[in-house]
Amino acid sequence: MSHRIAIVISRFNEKVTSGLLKGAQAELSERGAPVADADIFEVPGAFETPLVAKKLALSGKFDGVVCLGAVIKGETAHFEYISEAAAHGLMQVSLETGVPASFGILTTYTAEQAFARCADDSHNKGREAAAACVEALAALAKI
Ligand SMILES: Nc1c(NC[C@H](O)[C@H](O)[C@H](O)CO)[nH]c(=O)[nH]c1=O
Ligand SMILES: CC(=O)[C@@H](O)COP(=O)(O)O
Repeated sequence: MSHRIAIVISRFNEKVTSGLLKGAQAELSERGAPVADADIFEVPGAFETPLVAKKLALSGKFDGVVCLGAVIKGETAHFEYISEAAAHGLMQVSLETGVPASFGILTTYTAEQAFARCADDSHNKGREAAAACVEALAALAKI
């Protein structure tokens, strides 16, 4: 069954998130759910992903939302607050709307860790988030 999936992508750390996007798009195409450019929505940072994901989930136009971002620790506690807000916010979107909003937001301590998770290989977390969205839809369809 083909699903209509939207992607929400953060521009912050764009060199990393662009790799996540490529992984997610490849995974969704391989699973028969290719994403049109018009269904890719950019936000400034991970903190903004839940708001746009919820609007998409409530629109009735999409079966699932894949959310991509990269939060990389800096000098302050900002990393913790953004990471938790994005994780909690996206979980709330899924639970409140019934539309899976998968968590493809890297939360790494170093840039090296982030780049190791956005390359064109099996470690790509964009692929993982895309797969999780499709597989959550399959589970929901059985209920
Ligand atoms: N430092 C990172 C951010 N910061 C920006 C926030 O996500 C948000 O856009 C801002 O606080 C305004 O509301 N975002 C990331 O995605 N990754 C980071 O490493
Ligand atoms: C995670 C972030 O907010 C990133 O911009 C690092 O910021 P800071 O060095 O101010 O903690």
